[in-house]
Amino acid sequence: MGKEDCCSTQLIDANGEFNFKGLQNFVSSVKLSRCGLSYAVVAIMGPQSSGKSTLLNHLFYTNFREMDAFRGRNQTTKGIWIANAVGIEPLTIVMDLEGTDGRERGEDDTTFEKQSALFALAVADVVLINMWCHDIGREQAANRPLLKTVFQVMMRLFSPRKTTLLFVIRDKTKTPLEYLEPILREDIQKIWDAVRKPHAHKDTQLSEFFNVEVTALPSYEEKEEQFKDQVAQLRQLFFHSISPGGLAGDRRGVVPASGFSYSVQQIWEVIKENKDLDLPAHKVMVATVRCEEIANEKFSSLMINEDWLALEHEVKEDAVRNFGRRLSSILDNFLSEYDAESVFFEENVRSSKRQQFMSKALQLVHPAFVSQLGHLRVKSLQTFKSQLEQLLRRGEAFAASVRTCSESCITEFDKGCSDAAIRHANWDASKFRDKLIRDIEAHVSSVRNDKLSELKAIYEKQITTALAEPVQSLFDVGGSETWASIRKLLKRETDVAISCFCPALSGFELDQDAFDRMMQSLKDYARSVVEKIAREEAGKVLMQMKDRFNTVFSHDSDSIPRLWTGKEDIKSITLEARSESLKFLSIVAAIRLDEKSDRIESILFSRLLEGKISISSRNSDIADSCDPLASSSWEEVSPENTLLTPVQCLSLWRQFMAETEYIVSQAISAQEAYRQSNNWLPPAWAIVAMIILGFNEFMLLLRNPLYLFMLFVVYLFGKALWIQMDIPGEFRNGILSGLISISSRFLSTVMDLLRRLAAEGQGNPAPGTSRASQHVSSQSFRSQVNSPNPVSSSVPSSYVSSNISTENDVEYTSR
Ligand SMILES: Nc1nc2c(ncn2[C@@H]2O[C@H](COP(=O)(O)OP(=O)(O)OP(=O)(O)O)[C@@H](O)[C@H]2O)c(=O)[nH]1
Repeated sequence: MGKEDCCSTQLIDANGEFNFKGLQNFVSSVKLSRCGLSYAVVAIMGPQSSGKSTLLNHLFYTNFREMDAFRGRNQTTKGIWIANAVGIEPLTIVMDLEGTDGRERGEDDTTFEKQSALFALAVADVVLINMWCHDIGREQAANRPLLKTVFQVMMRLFSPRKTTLLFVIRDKTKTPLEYLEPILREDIQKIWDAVRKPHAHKDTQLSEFFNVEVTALPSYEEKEEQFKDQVAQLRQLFFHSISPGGLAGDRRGVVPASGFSYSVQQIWEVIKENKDLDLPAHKVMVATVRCEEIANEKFSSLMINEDWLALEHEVKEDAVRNFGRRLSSILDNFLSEYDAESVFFEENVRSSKRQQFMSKALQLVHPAFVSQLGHLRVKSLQTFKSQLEQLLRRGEAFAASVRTCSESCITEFDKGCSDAAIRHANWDASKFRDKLIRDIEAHVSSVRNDKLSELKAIYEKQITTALAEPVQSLFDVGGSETWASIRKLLKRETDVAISCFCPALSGFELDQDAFDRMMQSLKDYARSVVEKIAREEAGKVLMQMKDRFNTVFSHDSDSIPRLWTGKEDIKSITLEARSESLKFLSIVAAIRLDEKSDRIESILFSRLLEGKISISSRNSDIADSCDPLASSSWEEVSPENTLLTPVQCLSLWRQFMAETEYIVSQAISAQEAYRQSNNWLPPAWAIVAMIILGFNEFMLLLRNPLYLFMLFVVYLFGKALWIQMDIPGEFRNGILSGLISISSRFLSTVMDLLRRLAAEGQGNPAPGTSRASQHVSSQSFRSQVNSPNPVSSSVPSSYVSSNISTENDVEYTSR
């Protein structure tokens, strides 16, 4: 590799300005950051124009500016320059310092000289001290102030390592080095002894700070070839200089190559501020900064890493298989990179920055973990729901199915959590697990309620079917044992339903309280069915009472419609019918599902039927505070069991009486009419007179067979007319109406009879004629009872007489 391959960079200019950008360019051009600790720094200092740049260029094939000898001995190197040593392994950075004792700065301005000397000692592994051979042993030698400066500033460095001071004696004479070196070392020792030391280093030997090496070179100007030969030999010392025993063999305190730029910049800043330079502390500081930079770089890279972005995208959509393994792999890669780049920095610093990086990285990826667990939780819940549904559809017991499904789903969720976990963090999945359990419990509760409701509905339907019609029919029968029968029926059907409901509930494994509540609710439902029917019956009590009245009043004991012939005792029949109606009223006045006795029936009978209160009672009677019917509650019946209050019963009874009064009147009228219709025969004295006066005619008929025959024919004809015209029926409604009706029908009947006789004579039967029925049947009463205005119905007006209120009825209807 030729000298032209390398160019130098001014690191610090004559004014002390640090060229950080130039340094970074230099560092990146020589790829210093890859070197770790495998690099060396060599600096040279010495008097101005002492051939330093010339030596470096020959030694390291660098390209530092050299003075042109033909233009005079002016200062050429200003500030500090750096270049890469060409062809030397490991990478060696060469620093060319501004010459000391230069007239350009003036004799009194040694500030930069001291600063640059301190800088060189702090940064370089090997410091070449260029000196003229003729200065050795001289009191006024040019290098004495330089050495003094070096030793003084060395006290301000708390360096843990020894720096190699390589004294290069220029323009050596014929005096062999063996003679020159002791003299030089003696000079150096004298200078060391003369330097003022801090108390801590009062007795410290020079060798504790420096490895002192000495070499001598012939004059470059006079013996160039020899110079070059010996420089070439000297160059060999810089190959593998960092190996133990090499010129830069002491690697303690070396800043890793990636921190070199920052380190030297900071060192110069500290030197410029004239502060003490604590290299170990500086090294920690550099490590801190660099490790943080590395960590930040890695974090930035992680944020845009393709694998991570893909994983993050996938987990937003759905649960990702091998989530933990993939995420761990990504993090491991970045941690490895961090470790590789920070390996040469302080252990404590880099592990602390590693933790910081890890913490930030975990914060970045944690939402993905949360998302993964969220998906797992939702999936587990869905699986639980579908599995539970399947088991229940198969008819498995509810509680056992819940146990089976929840165990399998939670196990599956736990497996998913462990799959999502990464070894870099101990993330807690318990919140998600708890939430899953809560969701499962909520779902179980909801399904259980639904299933229990379904089950209950089945048994409620069964109870309704078993109770509704029988209870209804018991009310229809309506006797003194009605409520006792209903209670018996209710108990029996409730027990049947409970006996089936109980085993059906066992599959739910309810706690005792819930189980009892379910049982009680079914029993309550059964009661409610009965109560509902009772309320319905109470709602239509008036109609039922009238029906009962009509049934009893219009039918005899054999349930045959009554014919009011005048022999019936309307008073007792009415009383009986009203008793039946009142009995029904007392039955539906209250719900009696609990076996408590009450006096409703006796109150109603005593107050309404036995005349202690009349339906036309005056207000003063109702206002009587002792009257049990002048109350809105029954004494022994609770309000919830009361269907009809006493006042309501009284009102209903009045209405009932008013609406059934007409039926009784009708019956009385019919009876009267029947009596009158049976009086059509002439009186007995008339019949006797007729027999006495017509005795001769009667005997004539008996003696003459022809007359007898004719009489027989007349009898037959009369009998036929009697039957055909239903003469008794016509007269049942009265004589006058009977005569009118018979006379109007007589002609047509005679004609009909003659036609029929003619037809029979010819063998053709005559068309039949309907038999007229004129009696007032009990059915006509029934229709009138339920008619809103029975008076205006089809009943003949002759039956309706307001004056027919006979003493039969007066006793019940008005007082
Ligand atoms: N006598 C003598 N002169 C030399 C030697 N090497 C170089 N020179 C000459 O010394 C002069 C200065 O050389 P530089 O290499 O520029 O010296 P320098 O120390 O780098 O100078 P500054 O950077 O200005 O301090 C040049 O003219 C060189 O030719 C040597 O070994 N002996």
